[in-house]
Amino acid sequence: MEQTAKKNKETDHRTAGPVVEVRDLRQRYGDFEAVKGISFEIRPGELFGLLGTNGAGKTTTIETLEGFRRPSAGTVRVFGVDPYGQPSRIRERANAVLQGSGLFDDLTVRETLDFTVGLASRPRDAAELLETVGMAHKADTMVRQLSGGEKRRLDLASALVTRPEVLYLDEPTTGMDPEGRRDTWKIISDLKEQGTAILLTTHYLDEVEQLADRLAIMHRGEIRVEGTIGSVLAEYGDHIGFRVPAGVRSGDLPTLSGERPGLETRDGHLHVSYTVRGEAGPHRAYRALAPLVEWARDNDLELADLQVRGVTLEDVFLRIADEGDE
Ligand SMILES: Nc1ncnc2c1ncn2[C@@H]1O[C@H](COP(=O)(O)OP(=O)(O)OP(=O)(O)O)[C@@H](O)[C@H]1O
Repeated sequence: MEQTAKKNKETDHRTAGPVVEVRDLRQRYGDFEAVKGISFEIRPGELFGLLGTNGAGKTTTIETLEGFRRPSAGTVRVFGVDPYGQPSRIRERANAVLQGSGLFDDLTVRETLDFTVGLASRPRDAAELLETVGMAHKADTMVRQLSGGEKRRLDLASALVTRPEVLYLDEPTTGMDPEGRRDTWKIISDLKEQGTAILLTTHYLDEVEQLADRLAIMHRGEIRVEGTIGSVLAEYGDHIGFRVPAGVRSGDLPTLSGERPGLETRDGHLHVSYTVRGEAGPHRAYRALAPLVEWARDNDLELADLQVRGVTLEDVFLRIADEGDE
């Protein structure tokens, strides 16, 4: 019963209109265009993962959403408000954990949160927040004595003080140990469940696989691919490969799921490789394999070095990074 109510609540969030809207955003630094016309939106309770190569324009995008930069072109709206033009209207509703914390070295952890609490109109309880991010035992430690991962936890706690409905997380788990990352993922999942719209940038692909409802991969200022993880993987395709048996000509090779084979010579042998597209799922490549096995059996051929591999987010990322300026 409680589960159903929770599920309904999540569905309610997602069907609400977007709270973050980015349309054809361009951002220049002098003559250099760092962001080249990107668009996306985020709804309440949704986590949008923004991935990208170094220098792709992710931080520039977040800083624009935060209202630190005026768009060179295009529009950015948060709750329908221009964050650069009217920052005070959304200051408490949209918050960020940015790279390079704005923490004061000479305050203790508790003093840091108390300071932020003092500025908020409807603050969360500081002690409870420290508990949430697993930093209660460090309450009296000076910020300058914290490790990198502990600073990230305190950054996150500070960002949550104003009960933001939109949260920008720029590499929030960098420097955290595996347990710290898991704890942070749990906090982020709970925030999503409560209806917070989240933009997450990270270089950890497993983080996106764990948390993101939708993702985009940026390269050199452009979004090269966007969608749910399932749709992105479906677009890129799984791999089936084997060594071409002696006496078989390329024209004799079968099509698999409508795909023609690619050929390459490796270690002195001709290898064939298929990219299987269509609906993603753990069995996609294996479904495509059945006619291949039948073909080999009918022709009494051995499929030496047979490889069947599902595409991963890392494959997609690397392929985009290799695309260069295409
Ligand atoms: N203040 C600035 N002046 C000039 N160029 C800048 C400035 N800030 C960023 N850039 C350039 O803009 C591009 C985008 O930078 P940005 O920091 O947005 O990338 P990113 O995707 O966050 O990268 P990373 O993953 O390495 O953190 C980079 O080529 C960077 O060198």
